[in-house]
Amino acid sequence: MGQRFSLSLRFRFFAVLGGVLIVAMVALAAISKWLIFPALKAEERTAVQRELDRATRSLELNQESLLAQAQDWAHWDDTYQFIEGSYPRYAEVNFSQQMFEDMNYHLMAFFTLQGEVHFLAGLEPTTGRYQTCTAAVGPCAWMAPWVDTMQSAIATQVAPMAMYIEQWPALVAASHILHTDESGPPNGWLFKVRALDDAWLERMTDYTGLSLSLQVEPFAAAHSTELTFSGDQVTASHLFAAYGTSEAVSLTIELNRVQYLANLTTFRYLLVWTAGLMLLVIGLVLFLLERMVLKPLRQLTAFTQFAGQFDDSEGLTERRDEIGLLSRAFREQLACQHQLNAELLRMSTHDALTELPNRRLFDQRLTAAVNQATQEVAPLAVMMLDIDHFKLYNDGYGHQQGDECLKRVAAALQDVASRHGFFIARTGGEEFSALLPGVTSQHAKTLANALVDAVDQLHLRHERSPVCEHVTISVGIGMLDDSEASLPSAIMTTADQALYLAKAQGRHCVILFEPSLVSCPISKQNTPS
Ligand SMILES: Nc1nc2c(ncn2[C@@H]2O[C@H](COP(=O)(O)OP(=O)(O)OP(=O)(O)O)[C@@H](O)[C@H]2O)c(=O)[nH]1
Repeated sequence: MGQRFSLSLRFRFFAVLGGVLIVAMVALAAISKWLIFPALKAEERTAVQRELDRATRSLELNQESLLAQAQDWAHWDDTYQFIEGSYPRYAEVNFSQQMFEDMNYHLMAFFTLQGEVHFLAGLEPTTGRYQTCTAAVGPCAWMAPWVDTMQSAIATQVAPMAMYIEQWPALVAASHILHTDESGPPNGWLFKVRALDDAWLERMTDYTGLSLSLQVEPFAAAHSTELTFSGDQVTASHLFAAYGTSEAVSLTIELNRVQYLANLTTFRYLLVWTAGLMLLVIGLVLFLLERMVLKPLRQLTAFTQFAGQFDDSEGLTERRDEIGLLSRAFREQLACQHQLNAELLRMSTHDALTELPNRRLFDQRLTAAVNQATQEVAPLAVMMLDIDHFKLYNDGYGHQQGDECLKRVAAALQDVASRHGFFIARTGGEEFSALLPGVTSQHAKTLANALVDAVDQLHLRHERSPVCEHVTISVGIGMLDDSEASLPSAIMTTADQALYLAKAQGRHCVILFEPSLVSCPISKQNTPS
């Protein structure tokens, strides 16, 4: 049973389907892992990089704006005169705490072309108080590190825009001092410093809408941009190299990963739904397959296996699909086979010329009848009939006419047998045998004479017959009681002997076997040929 199932179409289909399902699931997992998830991550990286670029660009714009303001101040006749010493009230007129706070300056430094300090003004970082000096000493001592860096820049190379790190990180813009029409010669340097402090960060946060922070850390050009993902947060930072130091300012933005996590959730939902839908569809297909194909196929298989007892209670042959077609074809084939079998059976048990049962069937019936008669201790008669001088008939009228004669005689004999309910067969060329269970010898004689009469009644001309001018038959009767052994062959022998005597006694007669008759003399003329 197990082996039959493992070879069945159903098993193979389920096995293949299971395999396909597993491959599909693995493919789905692989696509998710190596295509979808990386694509989602790449999209998130791009979005984060875009935000970082926006923050970086804001800082650079701020720096450019500081440079523009520095140049605006430096290219001005008043400033030119101030550095020449011909405008002593310059600072008093132009500088104030309010101006520094409004413009967001922390330090303005004026230098001669040789780098000597001319004037310093700024907001002291711890107290926020406005101070002016001509040297970075006393209340302006906090400016000293800045002044040193600026002086070393003047001595080497001044960067118009730069990031400085002293007490705190700051944007620095520097410009030559020129006339208002930007004519020279240059008369000194102006440096403006804007601290990147909490207030600046607050303003940038308002401006960009991003959560920003700044840290000072060692500069590593190879990693100037860095993205770090953790949980539902992502941080991205960009390093700005500081002037004259190996340190850098890292501008960092912090973003939540709402979009990415939402995309991820949506994709996972899609994945689960796709897998679920796939299973549902496969389940449905299997259900329909079972109902529409596999079950009818099983019924058809049962039908073909037990075709002999098939009853179409499932209505297979009524179906209008391929199963119905197959069932009808099979049913027709089966009917044809039954017909052929019946024909074969008939051919094997009946004589083709006369259509009477043949010797094979007669022998089967005889054996059964002898057994039954022996068991029931009932009488049983058998007859052997033979057409008289049939050779002469053939010689006179031809073999074909002989066949016709045989058919007419057989039909007449069968007619009598049917009427009296006994069995008759053609057991030889022109020889017939009859089987009469439960018939006594007297009754058998009567029936034998009826057979002789029936043939006489045909009036088939037989001019060459020395017996009669028409076809006649002789009959020998044997009784089971008279046979030496209760065997089919024994009773037939008695009938045969009786027939022999009938022929010997002139033919066209009926002889009932009696043991005493066996020793009777027989005339030469009537000896059977
Ligand atoms: N036409 C035809 N003749 C057959 C058939 N079967 C046997 N015969 C012929 O029947 C004849 C039987 O001849 P015999 O056995 O000599 O017997 P008989 O001529 O009938 O003589 P008795 O039996 O002694 O009266 C033979 O000539 C066979 O050829 C058959 O199917 N058709």
